Amino acid sequence: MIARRGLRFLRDRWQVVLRLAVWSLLETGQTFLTGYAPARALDDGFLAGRPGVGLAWLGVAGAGVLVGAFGTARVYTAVAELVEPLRDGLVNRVVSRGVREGDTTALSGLTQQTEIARDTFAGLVMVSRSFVFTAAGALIGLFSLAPPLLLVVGLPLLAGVALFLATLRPLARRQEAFLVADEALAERYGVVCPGLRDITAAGAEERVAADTGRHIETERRAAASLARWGVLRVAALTIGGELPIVLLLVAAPWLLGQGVTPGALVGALSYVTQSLLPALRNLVHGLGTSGSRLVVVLRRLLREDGSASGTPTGQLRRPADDPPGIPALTLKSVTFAYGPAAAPVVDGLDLELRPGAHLAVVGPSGIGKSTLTALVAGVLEPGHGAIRVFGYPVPGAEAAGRRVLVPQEAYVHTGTLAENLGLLRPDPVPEAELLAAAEAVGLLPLLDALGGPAAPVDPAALSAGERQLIALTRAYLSYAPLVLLDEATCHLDPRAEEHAERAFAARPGGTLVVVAHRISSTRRADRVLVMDGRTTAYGTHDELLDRSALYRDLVGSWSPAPSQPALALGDPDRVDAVAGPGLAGDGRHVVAHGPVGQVQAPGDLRHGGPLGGQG
Ligand SMILES: Nc1ncnc2c1ncn2[C@@H]1O[C@H](COP(=O)(O)OP(=O)(O)OP(=O)(O)O)[C@@H](O)[C@H]1O
Repeated sequence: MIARRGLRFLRDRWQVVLRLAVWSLLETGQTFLTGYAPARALDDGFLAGRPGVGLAWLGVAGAGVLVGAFGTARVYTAVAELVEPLRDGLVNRVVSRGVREGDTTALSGLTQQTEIARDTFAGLVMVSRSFVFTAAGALIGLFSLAPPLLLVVGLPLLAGVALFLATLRPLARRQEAFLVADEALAERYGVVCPGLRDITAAGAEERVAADTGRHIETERRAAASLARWGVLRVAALTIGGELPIVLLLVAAPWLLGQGVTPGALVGALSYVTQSLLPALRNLVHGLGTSGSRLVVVLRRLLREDGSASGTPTGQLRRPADDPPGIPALTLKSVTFAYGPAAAPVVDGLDLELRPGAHLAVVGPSGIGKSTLTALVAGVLEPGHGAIRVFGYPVPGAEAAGRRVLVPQEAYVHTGTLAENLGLLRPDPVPEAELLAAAEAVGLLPLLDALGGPAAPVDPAALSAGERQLIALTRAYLSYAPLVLLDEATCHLDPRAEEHAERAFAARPGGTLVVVAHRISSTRRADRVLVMDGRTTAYGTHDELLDRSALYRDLVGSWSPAPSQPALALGDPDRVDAVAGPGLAGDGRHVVAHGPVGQVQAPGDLRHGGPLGGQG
């Protein structure tokens, strides 16, 4: 699959490949002279008593090096023309996927993988091309000097290369198995190490040690298998590159008897030691290790992307209309913790949103609001319970196509503004629709300042707020009916934030969940979910003022009394201006897990998680 895509990639760029081949021919010429010139220098010059001729041939070899270096410099330019489109294509896919999945935190890791893919691909092109053209130059040279030399050097070289090629596929498989085992072990450490105290406290040391030991054993076995196949690679190098040296020395008397001149023998040794052995070594190390790493990285980067032509995935297509009456979002007893021994961040949460609902989520900093949106977006998976978006299970392609998450850190990539805004759509967005969305969200002034939809965007030149406006308009233009804004307006001023939020609330058929950066967001929402550690309170703004001490505190901090000068600092409207549990005074909060859209008297409230308090 990867190989086929690779061939198609090269075929589409045949002109660059041709240019690469033409410049590489100069290297072939240089290699030819590496053995041929010293042979002639000896036979026709120094050994024939004509040192001037000998020196002239050595001069020709020197000139060959200069011409070869000129060719190599051009080769680098041609390789860049091959490699950069590969990187751009991969970055495009990775960014689209990251933005689509709302998991922009993963983008840095994925971007790093595209860099690995680019560098490895460049290295592979260099070593495989160099081997082919060097081998051609050396074999032609050997034949020109004396055909029997071709026999002595060429046969082991062929055998070595054949052995190496035969090990490529099994080696790639073992390399992948090793990388997967290594990552699984690293992930395991990531879970176990921060929880060591809890593991000891719970007396789970033996179980955790046994489980971690299994991961270590899997990696050990993968490493041993990889090493065994690595031995074959060394054997290939020995047979193809080092055996010819021994054979040339052992067969020297026979070769001289066959009419091979001493100069030709020296020339043959020069071919093997100066050209063939280094080129083969680079090929074996380059293709053997980097090649399998490239396959692994490409497989990951290209996962889910239907084809190299960039066919839109399910997440980009307009989802089919859902039957009326299906809730936009359902959470049933959802529990999530960042590790087996860690305390749950979300604990037994029930929630239901009807289509068109507008929910604000508030709570102190670090209480779990982003975790909740990441769960709904399918970026995290609950330990217990179930999440459904328009009836479809999360995670899942159908659910993913019906929601879009806009995180706090907006992702904007180089390209035109229109490309950035249409990232979540399969086809270019009609300009009228794009302008209407920009106006609705509040992007129009920036769009005009940048020079319109076709203007190029430099992400580094934009402010954080401008990047957020682009990300918001992109989400607005997506087909996803459920929009999750996780403090996605935090870099906007309150008026711009209100403008954007109202646009999303009025989006036809749209359901909106806003993790509020400012408490003013709650006044615009139909319902508010107050998160407070393992308890939650839920209702309208007025109901919660009545029932939730934490909510009163949060709202109080938004409208500070003159006696609270600290709250006048910074942005007093910010929700997390009040931090930490225990601010509620009575220490108890209403736990309401009732469906949004059904106004509930306090008596109707269902109690959710095991630790749910009551109002
Ligand atoms: N990847 C992670 N691994 C372990 N713990 C995490 C991880 N991400 C978040 N947490 C912890 O989970 C808790 C909830 O974090 P979360 O980001 O969901 O809170 P939040 O309410 O959105 O905070 P804020 O308002 O500051 O953005 C915090 O204690 C945080 O430290």
